[in-house]
Amino acid sequence: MNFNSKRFSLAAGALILLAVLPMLPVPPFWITLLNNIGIASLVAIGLVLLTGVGGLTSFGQAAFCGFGAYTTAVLTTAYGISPWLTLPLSLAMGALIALPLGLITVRLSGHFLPLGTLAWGIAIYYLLGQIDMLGRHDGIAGIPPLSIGDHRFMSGSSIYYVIWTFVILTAIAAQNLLDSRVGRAIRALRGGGQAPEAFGVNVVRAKLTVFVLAGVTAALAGWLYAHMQRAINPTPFGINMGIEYLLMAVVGGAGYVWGAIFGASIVLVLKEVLQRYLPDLIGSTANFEMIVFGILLVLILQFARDGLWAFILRLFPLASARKISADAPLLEKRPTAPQGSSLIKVEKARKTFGGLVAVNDVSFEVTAGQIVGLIGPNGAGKSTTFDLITGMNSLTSGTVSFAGKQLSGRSPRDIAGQGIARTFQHPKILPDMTVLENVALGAHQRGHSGVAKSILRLERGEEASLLAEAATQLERVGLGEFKDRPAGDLALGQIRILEIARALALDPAVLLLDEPAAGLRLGEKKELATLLRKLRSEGMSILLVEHDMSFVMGLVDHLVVLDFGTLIAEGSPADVRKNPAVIAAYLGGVA
Ligand SMILES: Nc1ncnc2c1ncn2[C@@H]1O[C@H](COP(=O)(O)OP(=O)(O)OP(=O)(O)O)[C@@H](O)[C@H]1O
Repeated sequence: MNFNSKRFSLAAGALILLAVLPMLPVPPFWITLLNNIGIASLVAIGLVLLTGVGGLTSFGQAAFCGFGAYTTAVLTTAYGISPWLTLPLSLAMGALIALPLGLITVRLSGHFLPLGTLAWGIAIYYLLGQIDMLGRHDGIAGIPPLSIGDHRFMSGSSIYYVIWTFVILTAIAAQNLLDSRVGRAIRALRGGGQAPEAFGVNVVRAKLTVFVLAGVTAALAGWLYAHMQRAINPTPFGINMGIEYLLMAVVGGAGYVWGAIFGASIVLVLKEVLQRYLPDLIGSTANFEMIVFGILLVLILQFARDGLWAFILRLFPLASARKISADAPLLEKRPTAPQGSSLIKVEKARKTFGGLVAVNDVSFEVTAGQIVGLIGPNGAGKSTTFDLITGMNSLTSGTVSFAGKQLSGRSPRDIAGQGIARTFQHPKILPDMTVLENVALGAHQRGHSGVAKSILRLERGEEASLLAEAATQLERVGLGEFKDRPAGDLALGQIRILEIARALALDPAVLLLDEPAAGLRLGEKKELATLLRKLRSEGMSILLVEHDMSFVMGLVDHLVVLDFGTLIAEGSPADVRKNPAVIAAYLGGVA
């Protein structure tokens, strides 16, 4: 385990307290509250994955509790099916509804996504209240309690153990998931945009995965709620509860699984206290706790964005570094292209934006073992050409091929899979993840384990290989000593190198570097040039866009010069330096 001893003793203490609590002379009211906290924690854990980690805000999770609760309520009361048999069915119902809803919702961007979840959160609540079979607004009563043999979990203190067993198992499962290849892909969603696709992550699939998982944990909460209350109606599955669940995840710390339990505890205890004392204090029985919650949410977003769990973690910092297994099996490598063979071939590539011709029938080639520089003044079309090669932009006409295979029309993820890895002009790292994890993300496509294996920790062998590969690439670029640091701690020069290591983790045939020297100091530029030469000597082919002429001239084998979208010269740096068109257009006094 990754815990240091302080954290371990804290966790063990909390677990023992949780286990003995119902045996102590605690008022039943507190046990009921703890049961409610447990059930809410399950929804909040799903929201931590969805919102905190994946960056997809949902107000509609209470509706999924409703699907879980109503599924078991109908099946147990109308058809007499055992609650244990309805458990997988309730979870499947959560997944089944999350899938199409997710397919529509996760494609929404910006504020449309939370608005979308708000819309279905409200719609589903009203729908539940209109269906005769579900008892309309009166709901369904007479739901049987859970039982094992002759023992029926009727009392609050007996179902307490069932609820908290599920909570702890779900939290461990979520933690396992986050600490895996699939978890890294989900965490990469926060980076936003197409960047994760460029290092091989299927963004839509990662979003759907986390959406379905959040739906399933909420359905589990609903199933437990139905058998605890033994009567349900639509009220607890409405939008008010949806907002409250989101508040729990945010208060606890949207990115922390155990923070979900902490957040659920704080919100529900506070709600209880407010409901009890607020009416006496202000002389009215209206729902003023919602106002207090609103203020609390604003304060937390303002002053403690990482939530309150982050404060607790700071009191018990982790000391351990990530262990890299020396005997982890090596990942499969792609065969190296023969020196001098054609890799990237751009033929009559054209890109227009309205009336503007950004890339004007440009043709050039990158052959194996070369460093090719793509240069030109501002607005010459360099980045657009880069995007045409990597699939970030589509060609208006012309073709791009890689080792004889057409790339036109393929997705950035597919193109990465062919062996073309890229870095970005504005680095796209995940600052909260360690340097090692950022690099391991680059090896995403070289692993295959899915959600189930990750949750059950059956992918440890593959994970060890992925991390060992990331560590090897970090050593290769000279960042080995930083592997356990948060990537956000690195200086710009190191971040650019980190992006190169992440690209190398894909085991690429060609590296595409977008202005790798931009913003670097002279010493850093020299180190970068040394690294790129070393990579070339190891057989790596590189295409780079660069502004810094002295950096490019001393480094590349071949130069391609663009001006106003048109190729005006190409050849060796010495030839290009003498070319009058280039001198006029770009190099000027530098040449
Ligand atoms: N998405 C877009 N929509 C409209 N015009 C665009 C778009 N992307 C680029 N352009 C235009 O295409 C031309 C080429 O831009 P591009 O970014 O490829 O040039 P560049 O050589 O990379 O410049 P820089 O060195 O400043 O990054 C510019 O005139 C730019 O304004």
